[in-house]
Amino acid sequence: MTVTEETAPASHYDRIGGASSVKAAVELFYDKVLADPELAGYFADVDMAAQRRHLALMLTVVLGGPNEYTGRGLAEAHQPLNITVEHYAKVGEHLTVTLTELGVPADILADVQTVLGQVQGQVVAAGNRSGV
Ligand code: HEM
Repeated sequence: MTVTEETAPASHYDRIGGASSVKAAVELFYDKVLADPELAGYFADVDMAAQRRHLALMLTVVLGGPNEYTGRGLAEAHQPLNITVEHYAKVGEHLTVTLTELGVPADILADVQTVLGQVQGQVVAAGNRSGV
């Protein structure tokens, strides 16, 4: 073991159990999103296997795991979709509920919620941001 491994605090990614836990979270999350009649339509023409893979890689980076994300930036992927603030909030809620159900510790959940607040402007369509 190196000095770094002995002294560096464990990342959120390691604390929740690494790749298999992220994968489980993404599965459960998209099950909820696709079961939500207000949101399912956005994903009607989307290759969900690739989608799950991309979100898993992105969530890994957010949680301090290895960066292997090669997809588009958030703004590039979402601006054409005309996403509303309300739908953004619903997706955020599904993610929060998913992580809570899986027993993710409160401090990690709080950090994920901070990131959700930070990236909202990239995901919600520019014309839908009034009042935010
Ligand atoms: C923090 C919030 C979000 C994150 C981190 C996120 C993450 C991602 C990622 C990583 C991709 C793949 C990009 C690529 O393939 O290059 C993606 C695509 C997509 N996202 Fe999100 N997303 C978020 C919010 C939302 C919301 C609120 C909606 C809809 C209400 C949504 C709908 C979609 C759809 C439909 C695609 C596929 C677009 C396409 O294939 O053209 N996302 N998202």
